[in-house]
Amino acid sequence: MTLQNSFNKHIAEQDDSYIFGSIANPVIAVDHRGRITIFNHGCEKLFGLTYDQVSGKLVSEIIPYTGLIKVLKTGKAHIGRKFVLGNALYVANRTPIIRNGSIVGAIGVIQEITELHHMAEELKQVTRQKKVLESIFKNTNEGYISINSEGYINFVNNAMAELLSLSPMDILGKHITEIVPESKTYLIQFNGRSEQNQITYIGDKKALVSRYPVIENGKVEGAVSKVVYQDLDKLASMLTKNKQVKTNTNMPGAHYSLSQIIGNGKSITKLKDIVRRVARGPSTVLITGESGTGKELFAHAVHSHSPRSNGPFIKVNCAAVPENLLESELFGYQDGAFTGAKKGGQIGKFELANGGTIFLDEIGDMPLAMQAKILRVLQEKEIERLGGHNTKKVNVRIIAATNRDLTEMIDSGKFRQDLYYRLNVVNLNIPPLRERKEDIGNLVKHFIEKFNQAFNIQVTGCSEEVLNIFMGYHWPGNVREMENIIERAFNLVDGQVIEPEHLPHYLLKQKETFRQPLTEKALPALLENVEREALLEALEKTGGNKLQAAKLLGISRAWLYKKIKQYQIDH
Ligand SMILES: Nc1ncnc2c1ncn2[C@@H]1O[C@H](COP(=O)(O)OP(=O)(O)OP(=O)(O)O)[C@@H](O)[C@H]1O
Repeated sequence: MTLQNSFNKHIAEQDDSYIFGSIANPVIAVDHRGRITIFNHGCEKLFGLTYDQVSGKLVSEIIPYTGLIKVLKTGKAHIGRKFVLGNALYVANRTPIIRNGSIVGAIGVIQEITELHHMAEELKQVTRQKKVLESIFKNTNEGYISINSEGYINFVNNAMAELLSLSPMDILGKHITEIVPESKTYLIQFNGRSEQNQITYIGDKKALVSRYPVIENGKVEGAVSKVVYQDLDKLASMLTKNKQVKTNTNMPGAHYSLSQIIGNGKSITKLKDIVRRVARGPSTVLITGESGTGKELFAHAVHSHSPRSNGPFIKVNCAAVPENLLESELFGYQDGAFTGAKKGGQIGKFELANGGTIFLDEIGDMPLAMQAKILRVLQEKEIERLGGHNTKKVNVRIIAATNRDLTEMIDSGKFRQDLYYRLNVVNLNIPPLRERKEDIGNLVKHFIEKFNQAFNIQVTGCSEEVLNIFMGYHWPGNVREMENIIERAFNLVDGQVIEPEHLPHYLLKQKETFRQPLTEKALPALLENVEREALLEALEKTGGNKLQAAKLLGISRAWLYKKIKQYQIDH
C-alpha cells in the first residue's frame, strides 16, 4: 500500500475528520509517527498551505514548533499555550489521541485571541481608571449620586450618603424616590436636559445641586446628581457675618427652612417630620398656636421644602391691612377701578404668588366678606381683579395661620365654617414654649449666637441662675418673648455672661416666689423648678460631691445622676 493510500484509509477510519473540516478554528492532527492526518480549512488559512500540500508529511518538516511531537512523546496535553504568528496572538490546546491505551496521534486546536487580548488590556486600563475615579469621588466633599434609566440608584459616594444621613449600602439599589422623595433627578430622564445650580432640599439643608443626563447612543440611560454646595443657609450666614456680598438664593420671600427652626424636643421634632411630608403635596395648611410660637417660621419651612421652593413666597398680614384695602391687596385692581387707583392697575398678592405660596397670617382677623372671596379662590383656583371682568387662573398654595380659636369664632358667627374646612386640610399646631421646656436651652444658645453677631460682642452664655429662671417661667409671649428678653440683656451685659440682673424685673419677681400664673400645666413646671433648685443647692453646698449631695437630698446617687442629666446641670 502506498503512503497516500494508507493515509486515505486512516482518514476514512476517522469520520470525525469531516467534522473537523467544518470547524472554523484551525485544527491539525498527526498520527503516531508525526505525519499530518488532519489539516482543516482554518489551518490552511492560518499557515498558507493546502491540505494536499501537507497531508501525510511529517509535521516537524512542514510546521516546526507545533508542539505536537512533544505531545506524542510525552502523552501529556498542552492546554492554553499562547503563540504569536504574524501580528496575531493565538492560543492552542494540544492533546494526545489515545486508542486502546496507546498514543496513536496528537491533535491541536487553535484560537485567535488578538482581539480578546486587546479587550483584556483595555479592561485593565478601564479598571485602573475606575479606581482613580472612585478614589476621587470617595474623597471629594461634593456629593454624587447616579441612577439608571428606571430611577434605581447605581452609584453614590460617601459625601452624598453622609448628606442623606444613610450609609451607601442603604442607598445603593433603591429607587431614587424612596431615598429622596422629591428628587428631580428622576425627571431628567424624561426631558434629557441638564440643570445647573438648582436650590434643592436634602434633608433639612438647602443645597445647590446640578443634574446631568447620562446619554448612551443618543438615548438617556440615567442621570447623575452633583451637590455643588451642601448648606446654603450656612454659606449665607457666613457671608453676612463677614459682611461680604449679599447672597441671592433666588428664592423670593422664603427665608427659613426646617434647619433654622430650633428645637429637638419631641413636639417640634414631630412637627418637622410632618412638614417634610406635607411640603411635598399641594394641600392647604392651617398653622395654629399662641402668638410668638413660630407659626410664620413653619410657614416658610413648608414653602422652602416644597417643590415650589423656587417660586415666590408672599406674606399677607390680614390683621394689618385695612379692611377696605384687603381685597385690592389680595386680588389687585384694574386701571380706573376706583378714584386714586394707580394708572395701569395693580397686581394683587395672589397673582404675585403664582407658582409659589401665599401665607395668610392672622386669618382669624379676616372680615367675613373677604373670607367668602378667599373660599372662591380655594375652590375655583382663579382670581378676578377689582374692577376687572376677566378671571385669571392662579397656581398658588395657601398657608394660613392664626393664634385665635377658629372653632369658637365659627360658633359666634365670625368665621365661615366652609372656609375653615378648606383651610384646615393639614393642621400644624405649634405648642407654647412652656409645654416644651426641653427646647429652652437650645433656643437661648441660638439667640445668644444671633445677637453676638448683631451686637458684634462675645457673650458666651447665661448663668445657671438665669437658665433656672427661664425654666420656671411660663412664657406667655413664647419664643418671641425670649428673643426680646435676650436682646434686652445684650444691651445691659458688660461681661461675657448674662446674669439675673440683666433680666426684666417681672422675671426676677417670679423667681423669688417661684410663682407663676396657674395655667393648666403650671404645676409640673413648678415642681421641676423646685427640684432643679434643690439639686443645684445641694451640689453647691457639697462642692459638687455627688455622693454627699445625694445624701443631703435623701436620694440615691443613681437618681441624682439621672436628675443632673434631666436638668442638664453642668457639674
Ligand atoms: N423654634 C424657633 N427657632 C428659632 N426662632 C424661633 C422659633 N420659634 C420662633 N422663633 C422666632 O420667634 C419670633 C416669633 O416667631 P413667629 O413670628 O414665627 O411667630 P408667630 O407664631 O408667627 O407669631 P404671631 O402669631 O404673633 O404672628 C421670630 O423672630 C422667630 O424667628
